[in-house]
Amino acid sequence: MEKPSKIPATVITGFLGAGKTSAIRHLLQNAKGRRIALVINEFGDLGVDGEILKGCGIEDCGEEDVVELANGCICCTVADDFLPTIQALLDRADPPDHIVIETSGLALPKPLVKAFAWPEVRTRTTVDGVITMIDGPAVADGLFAGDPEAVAAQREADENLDHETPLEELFEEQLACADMVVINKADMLDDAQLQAVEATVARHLRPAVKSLRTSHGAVDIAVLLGLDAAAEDDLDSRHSHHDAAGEHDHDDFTSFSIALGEAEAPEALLARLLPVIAEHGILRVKGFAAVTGKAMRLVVQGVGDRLQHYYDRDWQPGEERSTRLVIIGETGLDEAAIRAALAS
Ligand SMILES: Nc1nc2c(ncn2[C@@H]2O[C@H](COP(=O)(O)OP(=O)(O)OP(=O)(O)O)[C@@H](O)[C@H]2O)c(=O)[nH]1
Repeated sequence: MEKPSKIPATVITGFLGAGKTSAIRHLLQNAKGRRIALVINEFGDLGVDGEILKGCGIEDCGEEDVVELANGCICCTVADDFLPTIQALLDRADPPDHIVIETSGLALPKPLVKAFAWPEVRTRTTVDGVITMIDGPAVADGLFAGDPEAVAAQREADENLDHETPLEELFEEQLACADMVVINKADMLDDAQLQAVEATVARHLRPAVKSLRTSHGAVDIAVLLGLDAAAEDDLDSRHSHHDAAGEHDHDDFTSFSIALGEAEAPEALLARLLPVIAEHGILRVKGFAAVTGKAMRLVVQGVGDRLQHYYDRDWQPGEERSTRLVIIGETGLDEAAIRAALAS
C-alpha cells in the first residue's frame, strides 16, 4: 500500500526586517499553480505583513490562504494557536499543496519545529525545511555581535553566566535551526562584505547547511521548497539556548503601535522618524501612512535607520485614512518619549 503523503511545511525565520515577507511574496508570484497556504506570525498588534501580502494582488493567493496569528509569539503559543491552525489547514476539503510559515522576527524556530512532532499532526504533515533569512547589512554592521571586550570581561568575572545579548542569542538560535540560509539584501553589500557575512553565518550552522545570497528575497521556489528535511525528526542536532529552560519569553523585546495624523509628504514623515529611531535605538518600524492629497496608502518600512516607503494600493471606500506604525525595540524603549517626539 502506498504511504499516505504528508503535506510539507516550510518555516521561514529570520530577524526583524531581514526580508521574510519579500521572499514569501516572491514565492507566491512564482508558485506555478502550487497552492500555498501561509501562516503569518507578527510581533506587534498590527498585521502589517499579512496586509502587505493580501494587498499585493497575486492571483492564486486568496485571502483565505493567509492565516494570521497575531496574538503574541508563535513559538510560545504552539498548543493554543499554532497547532489548531495547522490542523484546520490540513482538514480543509481542498488542502494546500504546501504550507509556508513566517515566524515573527523575534521567534525561535525550534519550538515550532517541535510542534510538528506532536501526534496530532505528525502523520499528516512534515517540516520540509527551516529557512533562515539573514539581513546582510545588519550582520555586516555587527548588530548581532556583542562588544567582544565586554563579553571577555564578563566571562572572566563569572564562568556560568549567560553573556549573550538577546540579539546575539536570537541570531545564533535561528541559524542553529536552519536547513538553508538566505543572505538577503546582497544589493547593499560588496563582495568582500558578503564574504565576511558568510563567514560569520557559517560559524553557527550545522554541518552541510548552505547559505546563498540574494536580493529582495528573490530565491527560486525550487530552491526554497522541497528540501525534504523532515526537521521534526532531527531536533537534537538543532542546538537551542532554551532547551533546558523550556519556554522562553519575550521580555527582551517590546513593541507598541502609534497613530499619527496624515503626513504632508512621505519625506516629511521620514524626516520625523529618523532622529527618533536614532535616539532611541528602535530596531524596526513598519506600517501604513495616509499622505495628504494621495489616494494611495503609503507603506513605511524601517530596519534600524534604513527607511523605505512605497504606495501599495488605494485606500478602500469605508476604510479610515490613517497613519499607524508599529515600533519594535529592546525592552526599556521609552514609549512615552517616542510618542511625544513623533506627535510633535
Ligand atoms: N535594499 C534591499 N531592501 C530589501 C531587500 N529585501 C527586503 N528589503 C526591504 O527591507 C524591508 C523589510 O523587508 P521584509 O520583507 O518586510 O522583511 P521581514 O523579514 O518580513 O520583516 P518582519 O516581518 O518585520 O520581521 C522592506 O522595506 C523591504 O523592501 C533587499 O534585498 N535589498
